[in-house]
Amino acid sequence: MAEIKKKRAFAMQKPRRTSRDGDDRRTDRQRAADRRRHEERARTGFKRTKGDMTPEKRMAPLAPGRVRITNLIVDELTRALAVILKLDGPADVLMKLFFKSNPKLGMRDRGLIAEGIYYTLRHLATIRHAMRPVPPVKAPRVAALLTLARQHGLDAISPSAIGPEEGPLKNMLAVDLSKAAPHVRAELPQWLFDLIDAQYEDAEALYPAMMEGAPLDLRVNLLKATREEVLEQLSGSGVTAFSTPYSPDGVRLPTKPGLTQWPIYKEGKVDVQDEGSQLIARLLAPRRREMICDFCAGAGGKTLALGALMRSTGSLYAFDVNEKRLAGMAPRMRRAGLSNVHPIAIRSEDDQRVRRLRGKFDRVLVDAPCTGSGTLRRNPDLKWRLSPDELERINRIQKSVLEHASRLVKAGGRLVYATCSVLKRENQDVVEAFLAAHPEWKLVPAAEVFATQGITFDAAQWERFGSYFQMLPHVNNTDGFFAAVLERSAE
Ligand SMILES: C[S@@+](CC[C@H](N)C(=O)[O-])C[C@H]1O[C@@H](n2cnc3c(N)ncnc32)[C@H](O)[C@@H]1O
Repeated sequence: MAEIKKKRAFAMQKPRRTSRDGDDRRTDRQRAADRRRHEERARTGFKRTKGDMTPEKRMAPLAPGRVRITNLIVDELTRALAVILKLDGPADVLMKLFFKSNPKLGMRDRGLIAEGIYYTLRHLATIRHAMRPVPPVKAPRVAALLTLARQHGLDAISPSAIGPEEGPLKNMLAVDLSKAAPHVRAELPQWLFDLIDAQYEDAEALYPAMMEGAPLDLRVNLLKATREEVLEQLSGSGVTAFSTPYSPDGVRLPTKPGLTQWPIYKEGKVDVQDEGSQLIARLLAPRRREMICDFCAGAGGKTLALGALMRSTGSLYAFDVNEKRLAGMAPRMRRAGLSNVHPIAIRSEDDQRVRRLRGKFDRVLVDAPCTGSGTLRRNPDLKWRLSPDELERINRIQKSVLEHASRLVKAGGRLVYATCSVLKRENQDVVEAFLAAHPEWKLVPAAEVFATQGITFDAAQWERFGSYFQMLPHVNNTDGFFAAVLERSAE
């Protein structure tokens, strides 16, 4: 219902057409030519054709000073922000709806608008501060102009788009942000800032890293390709890519081309997965022919990685309470060539089907629902949509899921508890409370597990980990991830 309302929100405000909106006036012949070009691109992946740009070049940030911000961009960014700044739904979903409602926008304009939306969400605290007393959601055009001026300079914006806002905009750009409160400078709500600040000695480095854009990480599906083959194929298509520093199956792309059209993606040789997430599958270290359970499988990101490590042997149960999300796994499994996965929708962590499998599994992964505070680079809206109450609620679920999932593990078996949160309260605190209540479980140092797989980190990283595993945006250029390896005693 909420989604339908949002669709309408975008549909009701038709984009204002300007003389620069060239796509609108395409003839049938031009349309057919465009369609052929798209089909050709889909067929050949991203092979370079004469006059065509590599996806990398297309998506590369525009050189400063070369960007012209047209009336259309200001209008459309305003339209998008008017809905997204209500913060009543995930920004990525709203953005998709927005661009769907706007099929005629050119690639370049889309890129600029998307960057504008992300910038606004990442820097909403200082934008609010500069716009005081007017909240940005009440003046989305001013928020859009301030964003674009901060990104590209006031001179880059068409004077007719700025109109009477020039004076106020200049004042807002002149606000001395170094005098703003620390949580405003960190672009965080006060409560989240307080938690992070109390936890990290190097929090000052973490804040800006959480505001950066994230690279695109791929996991090579070892059932279908090697990392070297994938790197070679990408390089042959003119795409820069390199091996991830820690994950043996990872490939990193500095830019984000339209991956789903690539043959290597369609053939299931790669999937999108942040390096930290790949390493969590490695921490579970599933072996061939074992009974493995991915308790919070979602759409199967980690399930697929686990299945590949098991070489599609044994049994891999994938549970989730979200049936719709779980259903998204089937096509991914087929593409990846996995036949050992059993997706099962459960009602709760205490479902009958869960109870029946008590003590049956060699290894269980609990990729727990969490605040996602480690993924703010990709989901900057999360920090504004979370609250201390929501953290409390999630915390209760995490403890209960860990408790119930642990019962599935056989004597001597292992469980990995993981989150994509940077908050101790969702991570170490949950594990420590569990261990205190369950003397039959012990913590296995993550370093030991990685060492058996030839995965190494430098001494400073080991020191930071302690017995746990933690990836952080400012240290590893990945999302924030946490994991603990737990082992049940043999009797
Ligand atoms: C962090 S996401 C999982 C992401 C997934 N493992 C991946 O790698 O793509 C957490 C998942 O936990 C699920 N979840 C929430 N409560 C649960 C519960 N009580 N039992 C099982 N799964 C639950 C959510 O539906 C969500 O899909």
